[in-house]
Amino acid sequence: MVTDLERNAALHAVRSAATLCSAAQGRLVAGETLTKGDDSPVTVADFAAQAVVVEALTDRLGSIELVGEEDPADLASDDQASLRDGVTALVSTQLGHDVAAGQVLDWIGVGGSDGRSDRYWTLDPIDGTKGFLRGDQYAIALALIEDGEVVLGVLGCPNLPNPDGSTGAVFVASGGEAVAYPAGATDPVRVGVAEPATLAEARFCESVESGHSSHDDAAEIASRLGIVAEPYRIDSQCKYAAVARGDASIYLRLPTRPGYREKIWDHAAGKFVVEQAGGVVTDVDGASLDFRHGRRLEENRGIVATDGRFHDRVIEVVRDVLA
Ligand SMILES: Nc1ncnc2c1ncn2[C@@H]1O[C@H](COP(=O)(O)O)[C@@H](OP(=O)(O)O)[C@H]1O
Ligand SMILES: [Mg+2]
Ligand SMILES: [Mg+2]
Ligand SMILES: [Mg+2]
Repeated sequence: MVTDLERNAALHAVRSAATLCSAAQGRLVAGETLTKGDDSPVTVADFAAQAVVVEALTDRLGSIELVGEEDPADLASDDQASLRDGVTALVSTQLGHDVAAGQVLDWIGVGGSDGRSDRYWTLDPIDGTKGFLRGDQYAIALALIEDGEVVLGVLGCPNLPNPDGSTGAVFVASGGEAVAYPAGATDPVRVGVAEPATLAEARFCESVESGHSSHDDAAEIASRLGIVAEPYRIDSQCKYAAVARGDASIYLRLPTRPGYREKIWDHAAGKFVVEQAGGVVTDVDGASLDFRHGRRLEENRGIVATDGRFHDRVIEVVRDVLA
């Protein structure tokens, strides 16, 4: 069960983080990016967005349990002082008043939950950091998980092109429906998956980064399915938004190495947007995503999201190609 208070708080939180990220993208300077222990990039905006989401949620909901991607420990050392200052400045600007660095680190640290309780939030403050740094697509992804099931997903996609020519939308999935708030619109529009008549008419999307999803395997799968359209390569959970509103029919995320486990914040919000829009999301073996194992999807491998109609056929071919 999700309350209106929770839904509104989540929508407000994601919008606030999206405003912060939009302002920061393209203005990052040397020293505002860090390479984390797993060799992935993180920027001042990733940390600041996590802080403002926590501020927005806790201000409206009181204390929360949150599995957030970013860890304040990455900002703790003495040589990270300028990075900390950059994060604090972004948060202060977004909130409209000066905030102490210690407060900002405390907000970020709220995301340290292990994700093993009955009810928790999960946040990717910037999903697609590599896309963000390239000036391309990224998403702010926030979800609420209850008894291992996603019950609310909010996906902010500040750079996503809309059919009406505007740019940017926030997607909200809850209570049996998915809606989008395109930039500038106050009223939400209902979102639903595409239903191409044949697989040959379908389009699939995948990561821009071939290190995140195997482009070669995807090309082989598409060819066996008779898909002729070029892949729609787009960073972040914007891929889920694309399937949810019918820009594409299939999202393939194919393991690039054995042993990699997907992070829950990379999928919880997006997969629920697709499901509430009428689609189906599983791993590459056709199994449901299992959010009961902490910070990673320990029991799943890769992702296949579709409009639903061809899901079984797609899984069959995915399994053949990956075997
Ligand atoms: N080897 C790998 N396989 C799959 N996903 C990976 C990966 N290495 C990193 N990632 C994840 O890929 C996400 C971006 O996905 P995409 O390629 O769809 O834009 C990253 O999220 P962040 O950008 O939040 O760190 C990161 O968590
Ligand atoms: Mg990251
Ligand atoms: Mg991510
Ligand atoms: Mg991220």
